[in-house]
Amino acid sequence: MKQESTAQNTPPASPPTSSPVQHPRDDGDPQALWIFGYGSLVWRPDFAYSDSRVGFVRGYSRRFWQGDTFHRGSDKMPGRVVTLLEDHEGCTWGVAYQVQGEQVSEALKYLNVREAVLGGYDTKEVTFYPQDNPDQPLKALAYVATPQNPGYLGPAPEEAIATQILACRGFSGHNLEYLLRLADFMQLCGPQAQDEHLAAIVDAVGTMLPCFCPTEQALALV
Ligand SMILES: N[C@@H](CCC(=O)N[C@@H](CS)C(=O)NCC(=O)O)C(=O)O
Repeated sequence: MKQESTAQNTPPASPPTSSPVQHPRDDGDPQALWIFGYGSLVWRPDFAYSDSRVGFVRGYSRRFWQGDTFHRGSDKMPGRVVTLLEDHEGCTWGVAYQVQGEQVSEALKYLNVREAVLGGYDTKEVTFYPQDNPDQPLKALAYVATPQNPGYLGPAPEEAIATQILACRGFSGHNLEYLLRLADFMQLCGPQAQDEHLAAIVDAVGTMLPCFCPTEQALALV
């Protein structure tokens, strides 16, 4: 689906991305770059893009194993956001955004601050499979938080992750909003898009929320 988008647009049903020299090239348009989002980027890209597409990457699983002391947490109470874990049998759903021309440098400049400087993420080339056309995969750039970055928290029981998410907020909002918006996106992807780790954390939050605070306060969290 072709559309000129501004930074405020939420991701439409479907798009892809482009690259400068050091980034994966879009074979169709060497000046274009595909950027794959699988966390907050699926519902808040906040950069201008030309097209977007829902789909998945193989060989990775999504995990709430990255700490966040800016967007969804603080130095005293780091929130938890997602990264990609190499997993031979893994499959992670998200949105790929196509940036072209001047959009490329603008998007990379913006994401370098949001993801790398503030979030501790590195860039990685992945192969993206559009939901509507999985036989024609695309090279895309993804932002991945590796265990070597200082904010990395690593594995924890889903109940502990849920407790941390319920307790944290940062400059971009409550950590619970981050979790629930990602869960909403996965619902929209349909039954073929499963994420057991995400679902277990959402279930744990649902169990704890009534104890954590009364309903009206819970609704005020997000
Ligand atoms: N790189 C992943 C995760 C991105 C992510 O969630 N990054 C955090 C940085 S710690 C962010 O941008 N948060 C903005 C927000 O929470 O609204 C993606 O492609 O979506």
